[in-house]
Amino acid sequence: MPFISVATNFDLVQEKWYFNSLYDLFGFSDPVDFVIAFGVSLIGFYILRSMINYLYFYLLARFSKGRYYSIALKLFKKYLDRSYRDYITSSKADLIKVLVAEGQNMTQVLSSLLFMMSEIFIVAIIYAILLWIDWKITLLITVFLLLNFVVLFKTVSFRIKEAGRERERHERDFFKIVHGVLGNFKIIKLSDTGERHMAKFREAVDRLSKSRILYDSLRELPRLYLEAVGFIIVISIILYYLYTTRSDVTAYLPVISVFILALYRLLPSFHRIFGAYNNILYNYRAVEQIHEEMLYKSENYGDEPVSFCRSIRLEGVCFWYVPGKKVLNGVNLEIRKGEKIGIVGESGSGKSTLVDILIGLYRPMEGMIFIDDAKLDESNIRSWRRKIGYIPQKIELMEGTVAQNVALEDEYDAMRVEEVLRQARLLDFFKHEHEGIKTMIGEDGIKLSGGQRQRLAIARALYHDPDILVLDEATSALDMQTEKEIMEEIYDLGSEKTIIIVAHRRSTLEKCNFIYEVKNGLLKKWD
Ligand SMILES: Nc1ncnc2c1ncn2[C@@H]1O[C@H](COP(=O)(O)OP(=O)(O)OP(=O)(O)O)[C@@H](O)[C@H]1O
Repeated sequence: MPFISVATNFDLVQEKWYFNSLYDLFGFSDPVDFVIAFGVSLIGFYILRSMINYLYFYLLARFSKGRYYSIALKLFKKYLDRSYRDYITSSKADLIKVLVAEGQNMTQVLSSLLFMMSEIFIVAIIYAILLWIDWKITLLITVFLLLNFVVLFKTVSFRIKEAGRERERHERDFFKIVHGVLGNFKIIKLSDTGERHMAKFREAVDRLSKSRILYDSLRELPRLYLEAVGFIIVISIILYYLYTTRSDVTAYLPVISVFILALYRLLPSFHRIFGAYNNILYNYRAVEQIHEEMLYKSENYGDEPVSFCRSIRLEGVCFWYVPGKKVLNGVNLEIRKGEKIGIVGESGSGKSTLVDILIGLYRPMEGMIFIDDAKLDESNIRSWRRKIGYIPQKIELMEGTVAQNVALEDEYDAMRVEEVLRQARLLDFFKHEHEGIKTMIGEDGIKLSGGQRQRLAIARALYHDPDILVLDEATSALDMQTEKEIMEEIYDLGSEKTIIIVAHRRSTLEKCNFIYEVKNGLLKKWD
């Protein structure tokens, strides 16, 4: 180290041109002062270097980890813009996994990429210096190093890429099992299959851990390998000079020292480049998966206003989930504004499918829907959906208060919430026994009974005072008396309200103007 050399031998101040020039430039008169100043400058330099390094790592982390913010936002938007058809066929566990785990893994890839580029830059500078000192030896080293890199790529990197694929596969199983178990907890408890699920989970975690262990141990290999390579290079250089000059290598000590110093700096850089490259390989599935998600063509429906003053008309509507198996096969139907329509049919006949088409969640595969005289298509479907209050068979509630679940927003009109809760025969329950409309209902409304959930869903559908109310088996969980009372309220909403009710109980449909039966993919009016 130059500082130690000059501190142990002041003559070097005069002998070495670089010390000499600096000595004269700053006007020193005593070598001791010069060496002290040199030492203090070195301390300053190392402090500054640490600060710059810290800043560099901070900026690197801010850039790459900050990307998670935009990746997560984009992914979440993609999920929200997914068509309903695609949503129900996608694995929810997979969606969560991509958003949570792969989003984070993607940031690892980004930081590794940046890190790799900066290290390549440092390596290029050191390389240029080495070429300038002795290009022949440098080229020889290059060939030797390249051969070793090929070995590392073919062995370690190849295996790490495999481990990355395994990681993704086992992580997928991991999320699937957790999602499946937590979503079916009651059944699992009853069927006493907890141990079986535990075994599956154990296997997934075990494989996931093994892939991580493999990656962690493999990524250390290049360092050990490169250390050995560095050692071989230094000895080989000395051997080269010994062989070519057939004398001791004192005369070549400066060149050898430069190479030792360069390798000392180069090898950790190479190791870091390999580390970053392997990290990219290990997490590469994250890039592929996020790329796939980003390529997904979102539902991009327009919001042109639809006026509903006269009727909804279905003309020759066909729909199938599986090609060749038509669920609806040329349905014709006219619903005039203000009519109350009942839909019946055997289980699996296609009632919910018909309703999902009517509310604009599914598009007919063949045939058309007209609202008054305007065709329902991509240009106006969003505006149509907003006119509808829908109560599904399977009610999904959010963790939050009653009011938030009714309004589906944090900001709500408390009076209106109370009004619709009263219509759904639920207000008294919350008013007298709990904290009114601010009662927390638990995750997916776990604190409510099946009937209370349905009534909450009815209140939710009524909240925005929709033109059309669609009830898909919406009162099936209620006792006869409560169902009768609620249906009275619903029928009394006014002659302007168009109501479509799917029900198994005929009593629910008593006040309907018309009742239709879905059978063999067609719609038949009941007399
Ligand atoms: N996402 C789907 N993918 C494939 N087939 C489906 C899908 N959803 C429904 N089906 C099938 O379409 C047919 C009609 O289903 P639909 O839910 O409309 O019946 P439904 O009359 O409402 O039944 P239920 O009275 O039991 O609720 C059924 O045979 C069902 O298996």
